Amino acid sequence: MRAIEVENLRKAYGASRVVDGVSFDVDEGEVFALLGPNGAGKTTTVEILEGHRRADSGTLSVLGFDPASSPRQFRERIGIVLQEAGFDEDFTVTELLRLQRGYYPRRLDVDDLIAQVGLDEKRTARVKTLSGGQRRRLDLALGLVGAPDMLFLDEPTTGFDPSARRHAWDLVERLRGHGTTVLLTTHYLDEAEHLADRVAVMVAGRIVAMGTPAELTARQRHVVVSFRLPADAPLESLPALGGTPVTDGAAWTLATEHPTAALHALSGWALARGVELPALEVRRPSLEDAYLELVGAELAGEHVGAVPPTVRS
Ligand SMILES: Nc1ncnc2c1ncn2[C@@H]1O[C@H](COP(=O)(O)OP(=O)(O)OP(=O)(O)O)[C@@H](O)[C@H]1O
Repeated sequence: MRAIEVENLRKAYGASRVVDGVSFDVDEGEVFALLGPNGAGKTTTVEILEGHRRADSGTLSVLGFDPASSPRQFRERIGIVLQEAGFDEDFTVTELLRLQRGYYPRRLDVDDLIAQVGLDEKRTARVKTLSGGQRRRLDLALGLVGAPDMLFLDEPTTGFDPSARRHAWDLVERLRGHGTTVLLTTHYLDEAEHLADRVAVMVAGRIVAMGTPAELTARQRHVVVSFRLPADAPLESLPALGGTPVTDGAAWTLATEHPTAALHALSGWALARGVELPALEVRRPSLEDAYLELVGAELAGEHVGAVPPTVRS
């Protein structure tokens, strides 16, 4: 059964079409990620699905309900982790979770939950004394305390340290194991690649690509060759590599459909000069590479759309 069905959703603010004909489905138990640059319309879409905003037009169903009518039975079955949750900061972690738990008929054990999100040491700490990352962990626990069937995670791990992020990922994977449906927005492409069964890429209010992370990366015909240059070897001294390397400041990266020739030219050049190429690497494109190409082309007006939105029966 489908947990979410969205058809031709539209929302405008004045002349600005923020959500511009969005359609997608999410199966029960699926982890679905909405990706896209700042201002693409992800949060607006999610807030419509949560029942916090009204669409101008389109049809939608979440767990079989129309979120706009937002009946109590609907609200009891969803959990929401917002980017900026507003709550009374004088409560302790345990108090706030107990309070939130009281709103739901199905409830998780507060002590277990605190342990799962790694806030053991902060059980009795007032919320206002938590660090940014600890607050986000509390937000996650608040979204989960009502044992939701459908969890909305809006940038859930922003501000997490690397090990906290891994713990949050484990938690989401356990939820999936229990059949919880998760709608995730994130700017961390590795997070989407790790967690999501399918992703949709939104640009300027429209979904421009949708599929599994593997489907989105498979359309990339090139592979990525990356390396660092020795300090005394300028880029101009490199031979032709069959493409123009780009840099992030430290490493150079070349997207090429002919990695063998590029590597041959590169290593021949290094051997002839007697220099080492630190961090030389050849890899398949990641979801991030596919995303950057897709979004870059869309924003440049090329509308590649080579991966059409998946149509599923
Ligand atoms: N209440 C509002 N009134 C007018 N414009 C709004 C309102 N809410 C959002 N917008 C605009 O709608 C657009 C989409 O915003 P939205 O928050 O959905 O984007 P997003 O994809 O979630 O971005 P981010 O990645 O930065 O969170 C933005 O240009 C934003 O300024």
